Amino acid sequence: MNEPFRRALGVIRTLKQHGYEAYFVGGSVRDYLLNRPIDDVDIATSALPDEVMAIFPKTIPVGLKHGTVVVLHDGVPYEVTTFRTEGTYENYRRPESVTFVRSLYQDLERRDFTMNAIAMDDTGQFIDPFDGQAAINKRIIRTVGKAKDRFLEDALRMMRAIRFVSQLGFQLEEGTKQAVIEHASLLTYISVERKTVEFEKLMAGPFASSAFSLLVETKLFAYLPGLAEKREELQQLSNYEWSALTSTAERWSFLLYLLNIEHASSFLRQWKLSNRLTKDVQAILHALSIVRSFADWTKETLYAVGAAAALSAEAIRSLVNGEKGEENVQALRQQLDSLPIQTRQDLAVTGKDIIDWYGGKGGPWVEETLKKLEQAVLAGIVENEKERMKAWLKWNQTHEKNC
Ligand SMILES: Nc1ccn([C@@H]2O[C@H](COP(=O)(O)OP(=O)(O)OP(=O)(O)O)[C@@H](O)[C@H]2O)c(=O)n1
Ligand SMILES: [Mg+2]
Repeated sequence: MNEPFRRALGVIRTLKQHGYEAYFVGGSVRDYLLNRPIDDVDIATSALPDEVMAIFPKTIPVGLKHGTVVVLHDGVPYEVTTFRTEGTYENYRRPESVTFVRSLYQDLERRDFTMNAIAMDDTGQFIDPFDGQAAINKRIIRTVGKAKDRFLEDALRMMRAIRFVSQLGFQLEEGTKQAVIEHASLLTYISVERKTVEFEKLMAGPFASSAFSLLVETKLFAYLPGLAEKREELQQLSNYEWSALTSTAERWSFLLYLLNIEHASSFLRQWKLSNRLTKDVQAILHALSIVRSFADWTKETLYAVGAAAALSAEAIRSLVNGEKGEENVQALRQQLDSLPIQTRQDLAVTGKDIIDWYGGKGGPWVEETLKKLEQAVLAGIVENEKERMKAWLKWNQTHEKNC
């Protein structure tokens, strides 16, 4: 057992001392068996939420309807969820309420994939009634029980299957894959927000190219915002090494670029991305529209699009052109570092300085003067130093008048 589990042992042991069963479950146990880094350690217990809250001094009732209580233990929050089945399903979504049960088996039985249905007790023993460990060893993703039933319960699981392919490089077991093909249209019932979470994880996985092939093969793509008409282009996505991209904004930008999405903002709105992310993607797409080759970067274009957008655009441009992205990005970083200023904030003179120098009221002339200074500093005509810029402006004005 490794550190994240050991730190949480107190929670499991306390529950057991009070006569309840408690186990580690879900993604953390799977990732532990895979030697992957573990982020959240989830705990399942036979204790009801009220009972959990009565035992621990510090709890937060985050999802009582689903049986989840957060227990703070040594300053770390743990989700402790009562064994449950998901009872009746409406519209192929996870239900509003759940049925609590007292057996671990029933809890594991309602989970999506066998690799996610393994429990581990406080001694490090695995309880694995659906052969999840064998699936992990064979590197296959297989539903617990009938795939159809699991997908009717929660259609998002079909996307989860493919995002796990992207993250783990596993194969979809044939029956599971056939069931995705048959039930792809159920994805219609799933909220955009949940699809977006899965899609972003899918794009970020080291095996994203296989995942894109599967999205096309299973026709799941047809039920994703703005992608229904993009079959051919999506197939192309599987030819690229997505791991060359390093941020969510970069990945969305690459997607939009390769899919030839004309109206970026309405496409991104359909996916309900945050304003921040949308702006970042638009900045990268704008930068991409300026450069066709590395030679296109000039001091002026770099300054105009900004460092972050330029570096992302270069990573994408290199990937599309089959060039060595890391080298190009590194070279561009050096080019950026050698700029006298990278943003307006770097300019040693502010609008206020200009008003102080010339007196009078603010107005468009202040912005014009700042622009003039920016260009001169960028071009290396004047140093980014207050007094020098002041002198240069003065000289420039008399010179202009004399002309
Ligand atoms: N639609 C879903 C979502 C989750 N689960 C179960 O709940 C666990 C925890 O869910 P979640 O944290 O969403 O997924 P993880 O498998 O932990 O994956 P990740 O590492 O991305 O968190 C899963 O392992 C699985 O057992 C499920 O059966 N059906
Ligand atoms: Mg998880």
